[in-house]
Amino acid sequence: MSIPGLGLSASVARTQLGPIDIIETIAVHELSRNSEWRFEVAISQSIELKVLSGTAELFGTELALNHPYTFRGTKAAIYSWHGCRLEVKGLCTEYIAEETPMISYVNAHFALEKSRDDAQESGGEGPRVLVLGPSNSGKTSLVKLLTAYAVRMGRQPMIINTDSREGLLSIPGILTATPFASTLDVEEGWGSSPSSGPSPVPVKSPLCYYYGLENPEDNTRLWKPTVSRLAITATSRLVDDPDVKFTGMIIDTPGSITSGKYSFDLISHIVKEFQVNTILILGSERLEKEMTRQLQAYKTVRGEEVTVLKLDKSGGCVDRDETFMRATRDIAIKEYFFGTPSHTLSPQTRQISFSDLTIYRITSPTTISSNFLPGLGEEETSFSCNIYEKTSAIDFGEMLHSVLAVAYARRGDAQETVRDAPVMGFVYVAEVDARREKVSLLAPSSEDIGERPLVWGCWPEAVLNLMG
Ligand SMILES: Nc1ncnc2c1ncn2[C@@H]1O[C@H](COP(=O)(O)OP(=O)(O)OP(=O)(O)O)[C@@H](O)[C@H]1O
Repeated sequence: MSIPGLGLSASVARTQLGPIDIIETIAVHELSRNSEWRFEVAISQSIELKVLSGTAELFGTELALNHPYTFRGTKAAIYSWHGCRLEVKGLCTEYIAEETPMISYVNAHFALEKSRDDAQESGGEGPRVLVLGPSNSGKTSLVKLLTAYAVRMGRQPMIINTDSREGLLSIPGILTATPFASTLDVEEGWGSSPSSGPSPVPVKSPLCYYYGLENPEDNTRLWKPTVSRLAITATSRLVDDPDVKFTGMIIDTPGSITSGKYSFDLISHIVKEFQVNTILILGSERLEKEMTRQLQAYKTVRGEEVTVLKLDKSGGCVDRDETFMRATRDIAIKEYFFGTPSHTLSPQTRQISFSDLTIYRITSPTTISSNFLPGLGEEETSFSCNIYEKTSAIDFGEMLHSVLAVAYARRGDAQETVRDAPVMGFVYVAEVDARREKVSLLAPSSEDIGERPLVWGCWPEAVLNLMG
């Protein structure tokens, strides 16, 4: 887990992660070619896995032989193209599956490689791929796999996360754009960012923008400009870096945008802002037909048509219930401030007067334009009301145990400037003293944040006392 940081350095401190049960049972599994070992490890448990022989990969990232990998609170699969032997220490739910959609996924990868080669030859841009599908259809797993395969070919894909429910190299609530030049960390999911300190896998630097709500539909007036800002930043990075430009982008999305009354408006916004030319749809024929129909007359600004391709959902995809997701979010937040068991951090708490802080609260109900297509170019009109509500001392009690984003902006900046500013890091409201009008903020470094505006959303939700 990792995040944008406040320039913190690694050092020794306590961690507050919950206890882990390590149960010493050892099993050896033989995987035949083109099969996968699917496993689920509970949040409170951990397993250690080694590849004893053969070749094995986790969502496209190859595992080293005889290296112990630790998984906790994980639902995933180890796939083998040529067969392998796995040693597993600890307890998990597991089975081996012979039927997987891996051949179609790798074919999708080679089709993207072909467009990347063409881009390199012509000096153009690589494919801009949007991954769509209902919740838990395997979108993020497919994005990881395509990223890992691209990196293994020496490419540098720009990975975009528009799903604030789950962070990508960040705590939830953030939309990110990250160029990937090095291998993914199979234990951490995506890998680590600079704030995570020393790491066996090179760190990645996500560009982060705060949305602060769970679903795009919660406030489309904020989500859409945040996506637009992300697209501008990602596109300009593409222009600056030929390796990223030839490789292109892969965009992960929240499952909720494939249904509901705002669905096509939100999808069309991403298509337009990122100039998407390829859409991969997981497991929904209805969505494939609908997108093909809606986009048949549409062309990107470069005159490209959009290719819509349906891929099968893996039978291994599992639904993650709210308790599991909540626990995952809490761990992400704890790790942001305190580090992991193998790499602890030293966060600092500072008491600051209310009057020395500018805190904006995310409010505003959703409003949305009604058109999807042919109005891909259709925009919402400008808004007269505020983007945020300025917080006063009477709201501070409610803020206890919330996580606030620190914007790369100045206190006097206009709300649009704050909204469009990248996120510098996060602080946690450890204590509120209403009588003395002071608040204690936990931050991963001692950097002065008094000059920066803070933004208070409701996602991720307030966590239980981190300091207890
Ligand atoms: N082949 C597989 N075997 C076992 N588990 C898998 C497999 N593919 C995906 N999973 C797991 O299923 C869960 C859902 O997959 P994933 O997160 O990729 O779906 P998603 O569509 O991105 O979900 P969401 O809509 O919530 O963002 C994850 O825990 C993932 O690790």
